[in-house]
Parts: sequence; C-alpha cells; structure tokens
Amino acid sequence: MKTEVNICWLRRDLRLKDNAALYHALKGSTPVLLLFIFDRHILDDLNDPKDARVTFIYRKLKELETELQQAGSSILIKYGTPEQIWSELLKTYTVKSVYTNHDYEPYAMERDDALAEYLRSESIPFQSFKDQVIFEKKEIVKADGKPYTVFTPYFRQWKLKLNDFYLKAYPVKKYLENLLQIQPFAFPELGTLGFQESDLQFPSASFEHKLAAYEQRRDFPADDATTHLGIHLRFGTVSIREAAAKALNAGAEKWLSELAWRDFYMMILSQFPHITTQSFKPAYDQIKWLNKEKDFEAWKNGKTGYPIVDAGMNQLNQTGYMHNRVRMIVGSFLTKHLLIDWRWGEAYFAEKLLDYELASNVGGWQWACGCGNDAAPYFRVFNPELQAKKFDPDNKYIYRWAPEYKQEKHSQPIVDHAFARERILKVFKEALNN
Ligand SMILES: Cc1cc2nc3c(=O)[nH]c(=O)nc-3n(C[C@H](O)[C@H](O)[C@H](O)COP(=O)(O)OP(=O)(O)OC[C@H]3O[C@@H](n4cnc5c(N)ncnc54)[C@H](O)[C@@H]3O)c2cc1C
Repeated sequence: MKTEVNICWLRRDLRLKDNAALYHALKGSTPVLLLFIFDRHILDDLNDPKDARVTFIYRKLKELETELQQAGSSILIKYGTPEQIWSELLKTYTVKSVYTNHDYEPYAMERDDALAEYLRSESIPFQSFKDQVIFEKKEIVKADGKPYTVFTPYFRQWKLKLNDFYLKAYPVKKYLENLLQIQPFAFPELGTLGFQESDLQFPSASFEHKLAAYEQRRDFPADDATTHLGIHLRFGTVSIREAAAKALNAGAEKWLSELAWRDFYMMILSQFPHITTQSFKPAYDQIKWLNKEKDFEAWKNGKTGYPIVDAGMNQLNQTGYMHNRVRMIVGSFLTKHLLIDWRWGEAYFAEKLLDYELASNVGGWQWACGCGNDAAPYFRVFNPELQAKKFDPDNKYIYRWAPEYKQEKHSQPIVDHAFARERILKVFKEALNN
C-alpha cells in the first residue's frame, strides 16, 4: 500500500525554522514528507562543475538531513526535472496535498503553474506561501493600485505597513512530530549530480555584530563592514523575518532599508518580468553598444588598468563576492566606459556571485547602466579614480585585491576616462532622443 503524505517542497527556503510552507504543511493531519529536487533545468545551464552555489545547497541539505533524522524523519532528495520527479512521486506515494513557498523568478513561476495544473488534474491541492520577502507582489502599491517603480516612496509605505504580524516567526518546532517518521533516504553523492565540492569559503550566517557600525562604514570596501548575508537570504538558510526583526531591534534602519531594496526588486521582477531581458526603460534598448570582446575579457579578468575596477573583479573571481560600492563602480564602468551591454555584465555576475539573485542582479545592473526603473541617470558616469579616492582613500582595498598596483607592473587604462565620458553621453543621447 502506498504511504499517505503531504509533501513540502523546499527550494529557496532550506531551513526548518520559521518556514511558512513547512509550518502550514505540518499543521495538517497527514504526515509531512520533505522534498528537494536538484532541478536539471537549472543545473544543466551551469558551466562550472565546481559551482559554489551547488556545494552550498548540498551542504545545507546535509545539515537539514541531520536535523530531520533527530526528529525521526529524512529529506527525499531527487535529481531530474520537476515534471519527471513529480510524476514519479505520485506513483510512489498517495499525495494528499503539496506545500511550497512562492518564488518570483519567471522560470519558477512557470514551473509552479505547470505543477499546480498537473496536481489539479489529479485532484491534489497545491498551496504556496509568501516566505522569502516581507512584502510581495501587490502588497505595497501606490494609491492608484499600481506598483511603485521608485524606491523612496515604496520604502515609506513598506515601513508604515511593517508590524509584528509580518515579522513573527512561524513556530515550526511545535509541530515537528507531524513529520513523516521514516528510515533515512539515500543521500546522493555530489558527483552523481555532475558537480564537485567548491574550494570557496562561505560566509557565516551570523550578522548582528555588523549592524551597529553598518550605516557609517558600509560604503568603504576595505572595512568589509557589510553582513555578507546575501547567500543565506538567497537560499533561505536565514529567514527574512528574523533578519528584519533583528534589524528593528538593533535600530539598524539603514540595513533594514537594504532588506527592503531586496523586497522592492523582487516585487519589480514579479510585476515586470520582461526586465530580465529588456531594459525597464525601452528607449535604452536602442543604445548602440560596442560590445568589444577584448574589452569584456579585460574587465572580467581585472585588467582594465583602473585599480578599483580590477580589484573588484579580482575579489569577485577569487571569492564569489564583491562589495556593493564596487559592484556599482564596475557596473558603471562596463556599460558606460566600455559601452558593453548591461546584459553581458549581468550574466557574468550570475555565473560568479555566491549571492546571485535574479531580481537584485538585474535591478543592480539596470541601475548601474541607467536603464532601470529607479536608476542612476545616464549622464551620471562614475569616475573610477574619484570613487576610489573617496571610498578607498588609503588604497587598502585596492592593494588587497590588486596588489600589482603597489608596483609599476600593472595594466594601463584600456580607455581614457574623459574620452569614454564624452562618448557615452553622445551615444546615450542619440539612442534616447530617437
Ligand atoms: C551591479 C549589481 C549587481 C548586484 N547583484 C546582486 C545579486 O545578484 N544578489 C544580491 O543579493 N544583491 C545584488 N546586488 C545588491 C548588493 O550589492 C548586494 O546585495 C550586497 O552587496 C550583498 O552584500 P551583503 O550581503 O554584505 O549586503 P548588506 O549590505 O549587509 O545587506 C544585507 C542584505 O540586504 C540585501 N541588499 C543589500 N543591498 C541591496 C541592493 N542594493 N539591492 C537588493 N538587495 C540588497 C541583500 O540581500 C543583502 O545580503 C547587486 C548590486 C549591483 C550594483
């Protein structure tokens, strides 16, 4: 006889604590089976067999498995396409109901719509919950019901609406006895998924100690005064509610506003999904990019001859992380100094960033290029040298990540700043006036 279960499908919420879908699943009367799918639609597009994000997920699943075994349960880990796995699962179990948390990326929304449809045809309810943001979709809208496209008024409303209700943790622990009691499932080897362990270090999930000095020091990359929490929020190993509640308790308003930027970009993506491939402001898709491969290679490899740009790219290539201020500088440099399409930069970051997240990455790139919904105006062209003087006055960050600049043996600027500035103003003006 097939076992009766409610399935809770984990994706970007790899934790038991304060997990909306898991809480709702466990409150039902049917035992809950936890599921994770290593989705081939996603994995097959990754070029690097040592992709650190896969290692991160893999290790977090191992930790979850240990926790679950202590509760007499186990997580079922599958490798394949969701369509194929779900059809197998329905043959193996009597599935009473399926629970999961919302994901706002276009691929994920399509995948979930298809699953909901399939389950409906089998008369199985599919329930999805808000979990990875504080406010989603149309929870914060303008008076006319339209989505905000500018952050400042959005944040004003975001803060007005924020109260204990939205920050309260889901008390999952109380209901863990409703997990399916079962012998451990086989845990796949990373190699069977086509991947190897990455050598990169992952940031710790503790962040409170960074909050007090955050507002003052966050813009100085040498201080490393930000939390590096991105990867944990990306894969849900830290709950956004817990992060926001701790920010409020610590009076860390600036840091709280960064969490709101994250909500904002996810809202923008859910309401304007075309921005993954098109500029938010359509006129910017008329820009005649130069897209010179040689310049792109120099940028990727930290060989532009601009110390702060090269340091940033080296930090990214060596650690999978780059400081926010430097992301803004290298983004502006690629699009405005080198006249390379923002989509090229976005794709490179997507490959390299540990905290890569579609909504914020597209948002950040469109901001840097000037084509986004609340972007730097196109005529604001960062001067990389002035930026370095202001935010890395002692060259500490530059020497840490591009030590060649301590000596004379380094790349020479691949483009002159004054020339590049004139050129971009002309090219952008032409495109935008047409
Ligand atoms: C070109 C460009 C690309 C970017 N790509 C990404 C990306 O792929 N993934 C990503 O999470 N962030 C991205 N950002 C935003 C920001 O740079 C990172 O979130 C931040 O640097 C991560 O470091 P941290 O975890 O120490 O952040 P902290 O400063 O400690 O902030 C805490 C958290 O708030 C959120 N956050 C902070 N700043 C922003 C922001 N500007 N937009 C959205 N969320 C923010 C992140 O989840 C971050 O982890 C990008 C910015 C730019 C300019």
